[in-house]
Amino acid sequence: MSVEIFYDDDADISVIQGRKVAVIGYGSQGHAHALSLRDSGVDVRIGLPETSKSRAKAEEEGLRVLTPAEASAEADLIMILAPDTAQRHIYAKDIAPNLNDGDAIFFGHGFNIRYGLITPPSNVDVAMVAPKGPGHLVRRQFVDGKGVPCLIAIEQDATGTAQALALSYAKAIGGSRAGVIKTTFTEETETDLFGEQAVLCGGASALVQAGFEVLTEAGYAPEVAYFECLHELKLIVDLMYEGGIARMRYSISDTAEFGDLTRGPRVITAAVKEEMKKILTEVQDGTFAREWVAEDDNGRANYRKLQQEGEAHPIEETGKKLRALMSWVDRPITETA
Ligand SMILES: NC(=O)C1=CN([C@@H]2O[C@H](COP(=O)(O)OP(=O)(O)OC[C@H]3O[C@@H](n4cnc5c(N)ncnc54)[C@H](OP(=O)(O)O)[C@@H]3O)[C@@H](O)[C@H]2O)C=CC1
Ligand SMILES: CC[C@](O)(C(C)=O)C(=O)O
Ligand SMILES: [Mg+2]
Ligand SMILES: [Mg+2]
Repeated sequence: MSVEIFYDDDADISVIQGRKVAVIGYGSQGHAHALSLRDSGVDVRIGLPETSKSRAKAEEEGLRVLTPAEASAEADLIMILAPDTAQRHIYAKDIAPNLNDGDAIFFGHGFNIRYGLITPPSNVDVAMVAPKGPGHLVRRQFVDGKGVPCLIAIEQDATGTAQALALSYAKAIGGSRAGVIKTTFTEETETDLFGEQAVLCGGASALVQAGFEVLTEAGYAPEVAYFECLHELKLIVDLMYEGGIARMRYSISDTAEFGDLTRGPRVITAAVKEEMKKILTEVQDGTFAREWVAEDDNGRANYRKLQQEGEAHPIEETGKKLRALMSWVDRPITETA
């Protein structure tokens, strides 16, 4: 099935420029959307609790910071970019009481709508603009004149103009420079969760750590193992990004390519693919969502323990030392670009 892809010429920036936008949250995605909306001539305000750590960062950028309730009351488009597990509470307390006919509620990911955690009233537009990339790079690409592709979805079109609004929003954050695909909340949520768990974050991190462990446990230098399994991965993936797996295979040696073709399937075996299918099923049937919401409701103890174990992995210490010697690599993530 082919999809329609929208580019800058398909989106009218004046649509979003005519709205009052509240961005709730000023983290990875929130800062990127807010700053790029502002740079695109949009009237934007930030909604954050009085106690939020993010307030100072937004204020340093000259953004107007209100409470989530005040920002929602003032705005006619509310983009919710707080953590997924917090969104239903913010919605109930701060957003729902401040919704008017024809307002729009926007999401950067479909979790809360897909799993029925938020049910907006029928008199508002409900849409999604989900960048397919980390927020700090969404902002960096925008500043560099590039863009991160976005998915848009319309859950509810109360005004009849929700798609034009979502496209216009995506243009204002640079998404339509790269391409905007129209999808559904269900497709975005399930593919995004699967991708981050099995491939992009979970799969890639586990692969890198396992490769590093195998080499260091066999007595090779951690620095050599780090360069081989982590640092060079970016350079290899850059080639895939530019020209697919074929371009990467064109650039590597034939020795590497023969090893890739014969050994790769021994690492990612049929059993691994079966596990990936189980992970997808847990996403589709809501098992993962229930586990994550319960983990958050119970104070995130297991999450923190796993985070600490990851931070204590020897590859982190080795990497920190080596990256400090490469000024162009250890580029700090900032709230501007
Ligand atoms: N990270 C990413 O690149 C991507 C994220 N998304 C989606 O974007 C959304 C936001 O994720 P992400 O940017 O990672 O979030 P972050 O954790 O980076 O930032 C969350 C922000 O929300 C604020 N916040 C926390 N609680 C509240 C509250 N009660 N009211 C208002 N603001 C609050 C935090 O403030 P404080 O500083 O006080 O904690 C922080 O500024 C999620 O739906 C996520 O799935 C989609 C694509 C990619
Ligand atoms: C890959 C992780 C992601 O889905 C993203 C940056 O797109 C996220 O939720 O952060
Ligand atoms: Mg994603
Ligand atoms: Mg995600």
